[in-house]
Amino acid sequence: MLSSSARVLATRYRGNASNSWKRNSQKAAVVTTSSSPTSSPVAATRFFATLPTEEDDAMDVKVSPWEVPEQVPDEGEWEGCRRNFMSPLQISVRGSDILTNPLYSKGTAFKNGERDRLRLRGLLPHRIMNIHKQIDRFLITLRDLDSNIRKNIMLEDLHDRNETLYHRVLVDHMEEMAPLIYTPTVGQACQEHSSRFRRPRGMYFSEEDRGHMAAMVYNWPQPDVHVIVVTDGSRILGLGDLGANGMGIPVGKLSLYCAAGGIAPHRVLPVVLDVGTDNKELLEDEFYLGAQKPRLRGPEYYHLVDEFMEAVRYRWPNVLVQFEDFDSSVAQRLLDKYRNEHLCFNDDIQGTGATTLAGLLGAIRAKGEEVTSLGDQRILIVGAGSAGIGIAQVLYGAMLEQGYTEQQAKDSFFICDQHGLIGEERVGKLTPETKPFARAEDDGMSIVDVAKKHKPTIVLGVTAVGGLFNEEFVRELAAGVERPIIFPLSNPTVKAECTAEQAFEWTDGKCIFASGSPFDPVEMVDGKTYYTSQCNNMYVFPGVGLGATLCGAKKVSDRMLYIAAKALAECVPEEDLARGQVFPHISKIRMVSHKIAVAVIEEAMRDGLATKISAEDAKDLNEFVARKMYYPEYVPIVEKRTITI
Ligand SMILES: NC(=O)C1=CN([C@@H]2O[C@H](COP(=O)(O)OP(=O)(O)OC[C@H]3O[C@@H](n4cnc5c(N)ncnc54)[C@H](OP(=O)(O)O)[C@@H]3O)[C@@H](O)[C@H]2O)C=CC1
Ligand SMILES: CC(=O)C(=O)O
Ligand SMILES: [Mg+2]
Repeated sequence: MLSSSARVLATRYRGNASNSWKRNSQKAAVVTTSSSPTSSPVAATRFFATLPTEEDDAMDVKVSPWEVPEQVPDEGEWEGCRRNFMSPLQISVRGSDILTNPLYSKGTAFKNGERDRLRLRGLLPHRIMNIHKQIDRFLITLRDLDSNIRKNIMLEDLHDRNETLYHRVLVDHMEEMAPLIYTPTVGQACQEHSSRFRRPRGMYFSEEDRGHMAAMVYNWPQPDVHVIVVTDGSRILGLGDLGANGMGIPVGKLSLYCAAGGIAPHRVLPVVLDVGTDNKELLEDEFYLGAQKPRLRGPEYYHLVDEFMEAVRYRWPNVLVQFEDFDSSVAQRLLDKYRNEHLCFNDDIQGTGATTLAGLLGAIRAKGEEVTSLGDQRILIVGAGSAGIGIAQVLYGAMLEQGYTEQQAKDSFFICDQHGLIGEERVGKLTPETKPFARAEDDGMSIVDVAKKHKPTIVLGVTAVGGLFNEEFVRELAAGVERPIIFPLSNPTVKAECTAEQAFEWTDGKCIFASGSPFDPVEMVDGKTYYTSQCNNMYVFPGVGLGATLCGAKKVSDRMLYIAAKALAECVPEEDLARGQVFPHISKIRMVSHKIAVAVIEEAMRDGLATKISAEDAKDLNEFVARKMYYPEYVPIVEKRTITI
């Protein structure tokens, strides 16, 4: 039980919330694949005849978008800048087909010139609202709702109606919206997916589709997909096997790809491999929408994944595939199978590892120690699944980079699973990835005894067991070291190994705390406020995906993830570290993704893995990446015409 000495601040800490990380070009939003109609002088005349009228411009565009040249700011001045030129979006559909297409619709923001041009006159109410007014109105209704799941539903309804407005709400209000479209609320949204189903989003591939997948991918309406997030629903957050209900995870991750990573919404595809479920409740649920049969296993399962991978690469040869929330019984094997031949990575293994490394570098700095002292830390990882072993591998690699020997690096780790500390006695039963971390002694030792005997400086929770870090354990940690670093990383919030209040209370406010799902800062009886951070792979995957796709990387290398972690760690200002915050404020996530993407491209170029960076682009990668990042903003829409002269 919690004493009353700790209570959550009523108002969430906002930090230096700046919403002004703007993209500098709208080019990525152009859905057409046709060549520019301005390519001949005659065509150009006709094309410009369809440009917005003065009346359009007068509505809310302060400077005519057509006259101002692109202005590229100096490095360091990206924030707040924005290019005034907006390429028009050329589309073939007209009238109500525009209003019902979420990629094109602006709702009430269509101006009069556009309403005429696109045959929308009479289909919309009289009053024209610009995007800012639309956001204000949306937020009033959203904030009036009494539960996060209702807010999630309202946001997803908007997602289905108007992608630009949806993503702009996310970009401008990331701190408020991320917990609604992502962890923790997305966990509940997945659990209730079948009963609340309204309209499909993404693609499903099942056993019945074997032999058809290469054709099926052509059912997806967008010609140029850059990023796929795929799950088989076998381990959704810490909620276990949710089968096809897991679709909310790829959808939520891809919303972050767009809003936080600057990938345009028409370039992302969420996928569920619906291979059945072993969740008894779902097998008996009359409304469950997935395949109601036990999970496909063994060679048949791997053949199905193989066919899927071949199919998506056949249609989109350069697509990045992010594996998400696959059970650890298959996750590493799939990664090993595809990592060198497809552009892909496993977010739970590699993304989480990189994110945690960044958070630990920050925490070590916050303690006033050298960041290069990673191998001198005593790191207790509780949970030896995808996330736990993924983190250990990335930290181990970072220690070698810092100059520690393999043995010194291995000696830093204490890894526990359900049976306690993993020791050499059970080496025969361990996976090849876990084996190197087995301790020579103390096999099966409880986490409390590990804390007593080995006095870890760092504790990471990746067990999906809510409350596992109990008072006895946390007090033992605090007794062992001056300032323990405690990261309960399991999601959603109910699965966190301890809460922020518990961690601060049981360590007398001395710990550095970061969690997988967000926690509010805590005010203790002494009146002091203790700050929290969110350690979630959302800080890494959008930037890695952006960088890898922009440079046409042949693969995602381990070093790219290491570089991404370092870039992320560098984004934390000293004043945040001083109050124990070891990740950048969430409102800065676009800036973080930009920086990671640049670092990933540089690494890809160094390693000969980049296939798409021209000499011109390479001159200024900051500018190149910023220019390519999607920013959700209404652009003028024009008819796509076939002109024969
Ligand atoms: N913050 C973030 O960015 C991320 C967080 N996560 C979270 O991490 C959690 C785990 O994910 P993942 O690694 O894929 O899951 P897995 O199921 O692969 O691994 C869970 C591990 O926890 C161990 N475990 C279970 N109960 C206990 C216990 N009582 N004491 C010690 N160890 C225990 C299991 O042991 P055994 O093998 O013996 O069963 C297993 O090794 C999830 O909640 C997920 O949401 C995941 C990715 C990213
Ligand atoms: C964050 C994440 O990827 C997970 O909890 O699985
Ligand atoms: Mg995950």
